[in-house]
Amino acid sequence: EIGLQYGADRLGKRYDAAMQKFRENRLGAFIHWGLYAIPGGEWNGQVYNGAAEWLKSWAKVPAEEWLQLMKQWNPQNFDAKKWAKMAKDMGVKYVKITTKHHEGFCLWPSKFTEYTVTNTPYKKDILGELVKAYNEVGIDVHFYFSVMDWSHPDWRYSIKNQEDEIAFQRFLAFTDNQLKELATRYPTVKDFWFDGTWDESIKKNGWWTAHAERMLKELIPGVTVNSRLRADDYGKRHFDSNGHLMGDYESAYERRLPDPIKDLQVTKWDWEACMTLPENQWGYHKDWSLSYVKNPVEVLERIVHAVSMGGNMVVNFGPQADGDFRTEEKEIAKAIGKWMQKNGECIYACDYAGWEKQDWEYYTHKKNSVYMIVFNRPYSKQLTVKVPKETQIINAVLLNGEKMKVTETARNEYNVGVPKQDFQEPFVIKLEIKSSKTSTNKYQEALT
Ligand SMILES: COc1ccc([C@@H]2N[C@@H](C)[C@@H](O)[C@H]2O)cc1
Repeated sequence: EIGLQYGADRLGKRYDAAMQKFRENRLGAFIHWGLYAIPGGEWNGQVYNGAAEWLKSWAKVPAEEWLQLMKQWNPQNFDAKKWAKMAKDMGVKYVKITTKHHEGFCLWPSKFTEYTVTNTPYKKDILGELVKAYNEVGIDVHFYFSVMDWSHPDWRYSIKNQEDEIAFQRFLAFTDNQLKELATRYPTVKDFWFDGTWDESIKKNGWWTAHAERMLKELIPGVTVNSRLRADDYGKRHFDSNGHLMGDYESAYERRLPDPIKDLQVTKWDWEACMTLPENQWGYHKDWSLSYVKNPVEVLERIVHAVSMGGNMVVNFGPQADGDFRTEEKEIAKAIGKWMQKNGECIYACDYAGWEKQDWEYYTHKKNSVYMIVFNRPYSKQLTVKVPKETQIINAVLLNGEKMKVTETARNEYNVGVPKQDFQEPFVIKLEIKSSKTSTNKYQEALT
């Protein structure tokens, strides 16, 4: 291994209570809310089909012009308690909120910039209201924070000369001030999810990313930090130059997931994926007909896929400028919540089962139960289950208690019957298992 000053601070998973809670939460929601919700993807009469929170970039709007949108920021229908109820009813255990996206507009009254809610017609501390409302219903709050800040004159994409260097060090000091402000104003925050850290300027300042992680962990013992913040001494991101994961969980899976057969390495560390409902919209976009919008079962499939490989999933919502949510998002949240109400035990505090994935889809594991979450009902009416050596299935029940038939079909192989009723939605079978040393030699391997 090579010597690193700014590489991984810890090897292997964290097992303290705060990280256990992060891991057992499993299902989260993302909130992307900022000035970009006002134009909703349209600028000077042109609708851009790129991500709405990047409209400033697509329409090449200068920062001072873009930030004029603050004059219109007045979400009269914003009600933090309603947002908290929507999240509770959806069954999420945590919510990640954009404190500041790339545009530089802060949802909290930061003292270090004029571009905050204070200087809008709305005036009030939106972030503070949300932290209080979510925490009151037992939902953890995580902060999304974009290091890249298009509103700040000292932001640099690269460091070309001494002037850039001096400006960028001022920028990092400004960023430290904002992070300290967030950590001290909202001490119940459980996680910082950094974004906007892919540019040369940050990769050249790996020291700062290590400092930011260490500073937050001093200010809030137990707080978690994502790998996307981190660059090491040589600018290597997420995993340091010795291949060790930096931060507390890998955060590279954005709008994509590891392959359940080929990417099993991810089961060795903690990771969290995040996803959009349209193909690629995080902030509010007025026209969702421009891309495919996932239906509730497609969202559930991604949630279960992540948990089946030992990861968390965060489903994104982009609230409207008025502070309410679009109907499509409310309906998806409700549908997910309905399913989670009945089946959540196969998600919360569950982990990778280590069994070979089958076509009917995913396993999750908790204590001495393995859950089968069936998305694809086979015409054979039999669910193939291949168990690890010396593992026996004691019984199989639907979560409503209905016993399912289990037939041993070969060495370490079983058929589990499908329920008579077609629920028209993914269903869960809970397997009780035990390890058995005595493997019967009933089955003859073919000699070939
Ligand atoms: C250059 O590609 C991207 C794509 C998405 C992002 C941001 N990460 C997501 C979590 C959203 O915040 C999106 O704006 C940044 C750069």
